[in-house]
Amino acid sequence: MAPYIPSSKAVTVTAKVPTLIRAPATSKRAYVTFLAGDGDYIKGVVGLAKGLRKVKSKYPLIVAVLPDVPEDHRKILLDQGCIVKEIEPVYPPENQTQFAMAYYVINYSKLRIWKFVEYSKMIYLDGDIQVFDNIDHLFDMEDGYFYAVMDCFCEKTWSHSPQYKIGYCQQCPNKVQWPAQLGPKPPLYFNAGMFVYEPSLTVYNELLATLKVTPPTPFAEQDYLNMFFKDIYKPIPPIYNMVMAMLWRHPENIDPEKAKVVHYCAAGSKPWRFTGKEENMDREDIKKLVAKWWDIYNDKSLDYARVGEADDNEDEQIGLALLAAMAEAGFVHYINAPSAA
Ligand SMILES: O=c1ccn([C@@H]2O[C@H](COP(=O)(O)OP(=O)(O)O)[C@@H](O)[C@H]2O)c(=O)[nH]1
Ligand SMILES: OC[C@H]1O[C@H](O[C@@H]2[C@@H](O)[C@H](O)[C@@H](O)[C@H](O)[C@@H]2O)[C@H](O)[C@@H](O)[C@H]1O
Ligand SMILES: [Mn+2]
Repeated sequence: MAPYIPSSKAVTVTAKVPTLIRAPATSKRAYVTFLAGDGDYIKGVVGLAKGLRKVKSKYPLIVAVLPDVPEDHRKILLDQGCIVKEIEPVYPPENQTQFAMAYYVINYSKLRIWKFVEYSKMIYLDGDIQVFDNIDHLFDMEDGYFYAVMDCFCEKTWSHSPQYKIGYCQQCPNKVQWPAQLGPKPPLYFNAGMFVYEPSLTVYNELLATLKVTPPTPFAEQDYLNMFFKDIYKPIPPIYNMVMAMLWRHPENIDPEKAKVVHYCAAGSKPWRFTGKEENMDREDIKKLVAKWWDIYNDKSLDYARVGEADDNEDEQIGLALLAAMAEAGFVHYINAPSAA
């Protein structure tokens, strides 16, 4: 039997439903993150899933997991409404290169997400990222480009690079001019913790084939993606991936209160490991951002199973009831898919 729908509400509902039903299969969108190992990065991903839910993202969170992610961690992700997809690891060709961090070697496995062609556009987010504002509008940017936020070269992790050695950073390109004797200025370089891309089997095959003949470099897959997509890379504002170092290296370029996406990527800044003892970690702005991450992680009302219990999303409930009623009447196929993350 069809549920009773108050007529004042029915207008808004009917306006919403057609977009739900008519969205063509080719425009499927999702967020995607990457999880490796049996350590504590699972906490980061749970935090991210809850954060995306808090800002009412319309799209699910896919978690690309390596085979070494244990069963109980996968279960936690499913319980948080994530879609878990196992991927095979990708290893770079062997040579003596030192990575900026040893664990970066597994990050080449991120390349597998180009295979997720059941989605036409995806936003990749590292597990140590939190989303404090809805960023669904980034899916509407023009196709055919690779979108990401420009990185900063000022931290010690960059000490191997010519940029660091001469004190050049693309965040303040006029402070130290790029010297002519070093050749042409390097292309803009993005942080690979967040990017907007289009899955494609052609691109995927090319990514893996080219990797086989490309020696590994300190920032692993990040350097590789920068090289591969340099011609179609379009920078987006730093509010879409505020890397911690911006707070003390380029405060004039950011406003932490306005950051929609925060990337806890400085040494010692992962919220679930935070002690406050490492360099810069005693800063008030950092402590505040870490506390904001914990607020979301600890908020039980953001657990997947509980969303829908509360009646503050009445419109959505009515919309779902209407869809169910229409399905019963044979109008549409009603699939109860996990929504936003
Ligand atoms: O043991 C690990 C190390 C890394 N990652 C994933 O790989 C991403 C990149 O590593 P990380 O964020 O630690 O690098 P950073 O941004 O700090 O340089 C993480 O966010 C996780 O999504 C993981 O799942 N397990
Ligand atoms: O495997 C390479 C990694 O490179 C990145 O690391 C950062 C970071 O660790 C800082 O220490 C640096 O200062 C920063 O510039 C650098 O980009 C991404 O955040 C991560 O997702 C991953 O792609
Ligand atoms: Mn990261």
